[in-house]
Amino acid sequence: MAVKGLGQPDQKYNGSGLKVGIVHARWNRQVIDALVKGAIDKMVRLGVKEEDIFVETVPGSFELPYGAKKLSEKHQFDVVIPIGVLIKGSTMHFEYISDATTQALMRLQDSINIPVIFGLLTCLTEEQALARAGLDEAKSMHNHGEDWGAAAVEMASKF
Ligand SMILES: Nc1c(NC[C@H](O)[C@H](O)[C@H](O)CO)[nH]c(=O)[nH]c1=O
Ligand SMILES: CC(=O)[C@@H](O)COP(=O)(O)O
Repeated sequence: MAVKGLGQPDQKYNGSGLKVGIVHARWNRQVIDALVKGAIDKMVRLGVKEEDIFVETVPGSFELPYGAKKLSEKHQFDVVIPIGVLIKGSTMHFEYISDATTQALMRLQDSINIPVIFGLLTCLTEEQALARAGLDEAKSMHNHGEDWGAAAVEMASKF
């Protein structure tokens, strides 16, 4: 049995009536699209209505904190899921964006006072990114977007 993973929630949460914002980057689009779909499908299975899920895009992951902030100021979301895929290149670009974006998303929860789900993959290779979106040939891992959808419904319902 796998040790890693979300684990069973304390109860089955019902997402009906929740309003969810998804803001996703457009870099590494193939992986992003699968993650966004995974998150939406999971939330719909947990009762969230598709019309209550609002999706917006930003250019890259660095833009996620500002995009999520502005969007959540415009709409009455119960939870927001920023989704981005950072893949290490040959410079320090990856390290700076990974750290800055993570810190900003963490702080964002305090300023907008709704849960912000951490939908950011920080991968050293393309293969790692594909696997975490359930897209590698071996299907070695599940689509992490599903975890983010489940976390969103739980966090928005529980608190
Ligand atoms: N290299 C990746 C980026 N880089 C772009 C930045 O996030 C940003 O959009 C740009 O510097 C303009 O401010 N973004 C990703 O989401 N993923 C990457 O792998
Ligand atoms: C978007 C950039 O600035 C780019 O040159 C970063 O390069 P790398 O992804 O190889 O680190």
